[in-house]
Amino acid sequence: MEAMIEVNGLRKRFGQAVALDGMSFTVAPGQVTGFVGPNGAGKSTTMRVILGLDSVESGTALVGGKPYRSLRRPLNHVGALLDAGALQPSRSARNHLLWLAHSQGLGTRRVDEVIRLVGLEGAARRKAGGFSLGMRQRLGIAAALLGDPPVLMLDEPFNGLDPEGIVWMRGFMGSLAREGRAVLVSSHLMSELQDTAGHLVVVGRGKVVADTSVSELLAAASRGRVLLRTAARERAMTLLAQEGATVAATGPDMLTIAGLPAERIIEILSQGGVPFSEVSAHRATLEEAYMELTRDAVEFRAGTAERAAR
Ligand SMILES: Nc1ncnc2c1ncn2[C@@H]1O[C@H](COP(=O)(O)OP(=O)(O)OP(=O)(O)O)[C@@H](O)[C@H]1O
Repeated sequence: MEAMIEVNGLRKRFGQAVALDGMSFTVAPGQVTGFVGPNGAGKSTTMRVILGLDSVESGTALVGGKPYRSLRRPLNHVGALLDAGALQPSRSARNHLLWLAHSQGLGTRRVDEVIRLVGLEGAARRKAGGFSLGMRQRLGIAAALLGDPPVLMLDEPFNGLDPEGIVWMRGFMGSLAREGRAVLVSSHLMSELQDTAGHLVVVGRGKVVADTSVSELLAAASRGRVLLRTAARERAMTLLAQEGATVAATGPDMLTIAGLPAERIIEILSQGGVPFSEVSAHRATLEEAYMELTRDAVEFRAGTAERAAR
């Protein structure tokens, strides 16, 4: 599969602070790629570099095989939502889009099309300054779609959305990917990308920590763990730990068990007379998989903070 975004060895400093420290990854068409990491990990800076808005000390960033600045009609190649607040408040949403479209030689018909696509028909003639953050995000996506580009980059598009908005955004990103587009979406909350991202580029401190398909990550995080529902949590924990299992209490009547197969767990509990109402294979959430993946980095950070506080 041809990569639509190729980032290779980006390095950038802001004064003494290292923002990018050898950032390298590719983004494939036809799926949503989550770009995830804590605040300050370098996600926005990477996106700005891809769009030619920030310079780098070394490394390259290509869109469809070319540097952004060499693209003749950039809106036809890549659409981006970087800062949903960046609009002229007194202009109507439709006029904002018309202004952008005309500056790139695009027609009025496309403006009305993208307004419909993002569901802003009812609000298109209202001043964008009065829009909620959710409506601004939709307007930003409409702008990104103007040139019908094969590549989309959305920086924190879930920010400030209500649950309904989050569901809409997930579905919309999925439909853009199914049309064959490469969709790169940054977020610092892994849970937002559940059921949406097919691939993940996890970053920390300016470089890639993990580059993996979501299905592989979830399978690795779920592997071999068993979920047990029991009203006798403490007794079950003691018995299973004695048999060598690693047991974690994950709810008032729930345990997550590693190190023993389900059949053996049932045997041990039955022999010990411990009642239970459910035994099933554990399916990790994206959030859990992410926590596991970044646990070492977090421990290291906590240690550093402690040392700094002394
Ligand atoms: N214009 C700037 N001037 C100085 N430092 C900057 C600037 N932009 C980014 N940085 C620094 O570069 C690092 C990477 O920031 P960046 O915004 O790319 O991270 P991020 O992963 O997008 O984080 P967030 O989720 O908070 O947006 C941070 O340490 C940040 O403080």
